[in-house]
Amino acid sequence: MKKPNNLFLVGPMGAGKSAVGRQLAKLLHLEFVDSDDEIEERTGVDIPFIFEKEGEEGFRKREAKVIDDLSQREGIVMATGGGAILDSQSRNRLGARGFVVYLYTSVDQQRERTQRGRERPLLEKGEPREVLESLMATRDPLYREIADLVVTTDGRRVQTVAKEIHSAL
Ligand SMILES: Nc1ncnc2c1ncn2[C@@H]1O[C@H](COP(=O)(O)OP(=O)(O)OP(=O)(O)O)[C@@H](O)[C@H]1O
Ligand SMILES: O=C(O)C1=C[C@@H](O)[C@@H](O)[C@H](O)C1
Ligand SMILES: [Mg+2]
Repeated sequence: MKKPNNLFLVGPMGAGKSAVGRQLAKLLHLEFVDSDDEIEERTGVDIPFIFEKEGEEGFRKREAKVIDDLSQREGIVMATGGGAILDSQSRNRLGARGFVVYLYTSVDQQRERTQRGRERPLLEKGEPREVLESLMATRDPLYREIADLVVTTDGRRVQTVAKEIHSAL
């Protein structure tokens, strides 16, 4: 694994960054952190509330700070938010401070895995499939730009994806 022994998961909503990250941290005996959870812990409110009060721009500022802080640690598996790679500084930091894995997931699967719950404010902005398509068009090249490894998650169990990444390291 690239120094300093960190693994960062990037990819769209429903890719399984949080679910796979948790399993992978166990396999690697590393600490698991999740940038979305860290933002909620620091603010004491949930992500939809931050979007409501500060807009996406306010959320992105908080996200960039959390990514900077967490990626400076050593020996972590970090699940990032789906849009964390929009910020060029965050992309540089993730690329420089750890091994980056892109969990490629088709829009069909993203849709299936994000149907429950209302914790993803961007999906409330329009027809979810169209939103996911449009986000992927912008973001897929950015995920690929910093990825050291691309793994497809479609039709595959969380544990299978985690084991594949583990074996590839
Ligand atoms: N490979 C998979 N197979 C089946 N279900 C999955 C898989 N990966 C994730 N899931 C399920 O899909 C849902 C979304 O996964 P998860 O929250 O890990 O995605 P995420 O990439 O962290 O998304 P976000 O960017 O919104 O945080 C969860 O219910 C999770 O259990
Ligand atoms: O794709 C996105 O932009 C987001 C994904 C989630 O992980 C959260 O970070 C938030 O809902 C925004
Ligand atoms: Mg997540």
